Amino acid sequence: MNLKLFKILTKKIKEKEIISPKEMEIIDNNCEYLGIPKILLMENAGKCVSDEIDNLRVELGDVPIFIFCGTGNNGGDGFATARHLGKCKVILLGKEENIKTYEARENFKILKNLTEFGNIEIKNATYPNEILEILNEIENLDKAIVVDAMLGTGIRGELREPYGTVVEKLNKIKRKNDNIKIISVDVETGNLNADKVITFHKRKTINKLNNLIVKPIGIPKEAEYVVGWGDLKALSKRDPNSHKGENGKVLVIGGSKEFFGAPILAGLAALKLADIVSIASVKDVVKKITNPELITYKLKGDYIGEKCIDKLIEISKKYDCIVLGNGLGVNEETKGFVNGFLEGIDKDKKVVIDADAIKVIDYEKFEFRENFIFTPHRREFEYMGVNLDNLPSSTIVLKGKYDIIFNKNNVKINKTGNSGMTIGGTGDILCGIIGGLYAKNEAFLSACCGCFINGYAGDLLLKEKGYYYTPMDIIEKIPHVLKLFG
Ligand SMILES: NC(=O)C1=CN([C@@H]2O[C@H](COP(=O)(O)OP(=O)(O)OC[C@H]3O[C@@H](n4cnc5c(N)ncnc54)[C@H](O)[C@@H]3O)[C@@H](O)[C@H]2O)[C@H](O)CC1
Ligand SMILES: [K+]
Repeated sequence: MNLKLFKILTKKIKEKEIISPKEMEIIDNNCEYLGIPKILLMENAGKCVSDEIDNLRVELGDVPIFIFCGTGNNGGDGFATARHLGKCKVILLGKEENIKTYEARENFKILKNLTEFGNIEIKNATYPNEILEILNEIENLDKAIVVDAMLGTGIRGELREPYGTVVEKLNKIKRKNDNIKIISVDVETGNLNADKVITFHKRKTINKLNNLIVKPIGIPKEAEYVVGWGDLKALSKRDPNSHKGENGKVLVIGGSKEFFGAPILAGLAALKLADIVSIASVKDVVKKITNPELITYKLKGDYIGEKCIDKLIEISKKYDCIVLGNGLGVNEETKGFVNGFLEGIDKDKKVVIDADAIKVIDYEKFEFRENFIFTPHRREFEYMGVNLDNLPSSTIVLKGKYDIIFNKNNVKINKTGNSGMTIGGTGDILCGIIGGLYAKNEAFLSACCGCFINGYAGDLLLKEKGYYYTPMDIIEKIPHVLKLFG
């Protein structure tokens, strides 16, 4: 069922044609998760750029080529381009030891092995006079091709030196002589007035130029759809100088006289990610909560009913994210509470809605808010009656062998996890993980990463213990998964 739904959704949800640098980074890293090494993508990128330059040389003739390279992977693309071109001058705008990544370093090393044969020349231009000497050389030429492999999707903020000087000077040279052709790799560096940009895989939101060529470099569609460690690497990082409460505050509202374990599992899972986690539940549940890290709110009665709405809406104001439904019970009391609470809660409050809460919502008149995340299993999903021709703004996680995570603009599939996770409680743990992430991240990313972390924890346990691990084992594994990929 889930794979069938996934295929339907990939047809219904329009594929993004323009993506942000952050989305590209997730795709890049998920390529690696799928077994495609970045250096392969860099090789293909270099080949694309050198092919484009060969076309340009047909028009311009055999003119000198200068490749300005930064210390990141954009520079790495420049090194690969140089090797494919065979004859050019590579200007590294920084020290070799500052080349940031393995892929770029490897390509630089190969270039160095070629320099003694005279076709490839490398200049380390770190100081202004070295850079100006090269720029003056270009300025005195009638024709030349300049490749901008300085900065790509890794650019942050205002252009720092020496890139500012290089861009300013190249623009000046370009204004004086249009036979100096400038080709930008992936993204124009700053406000460089490039003649053409060759961008990889998809146009980026930061591309300015219209004269842009999009080149495939071997990234499969699956890298856009499969949840991998690329999603985890995109999660907000914990600020080392942060204070208690700044890394997420989560309130779990659940439990009843029948079910006490569900909200506690959700709370303990959330506690691995957020730094303040509370549980609001009836007295039978609260008295079973012995973990001193979990703050509790004791509610009257055997079930959380309408009489608790105002109090819990008020308490919710102190939390970044609410996890609602675990062990609530399904009856008129909880039905009245859930519908009244979701209607009355602040419009922008982040809520993860699970299990019994899903079962008691009156969907006829329900508003699927963007800041709601639903985590149904198959039967609950069917009960929700989601209209696939009018997808909701809310994010929905359809759990299963393959988790399908979607909303009206996105769809992804998570394949971590195993049949050992059919034990009771894993759904509550998933909610807690998603709630803990959602406190500090946006909905779709939190839902994707929650599924990945929950399943990957189960996969680690399968290797260690076989199928006979417990929900508490999964909770204890959460930090290991984050440490592996976070
Ligand atoms: N997306 C793909 O499939 C592929 C992309 N490739 C290329 O990789 C770059 C992105 O590389 P990355 O290392 O993330 O960043 P950059 O090279 O763009 O720059 C990082 C480098 O620059 C410094 N820096 C950042 N901001 C500034 C600034 N404002 N001023 C000065 N310096 C800055 C930062 O400190 C880093 O050192 C992508 O564009 C593609 O070209 C892969 O090679 C192929 C696959
Ligand atoms: K560039």
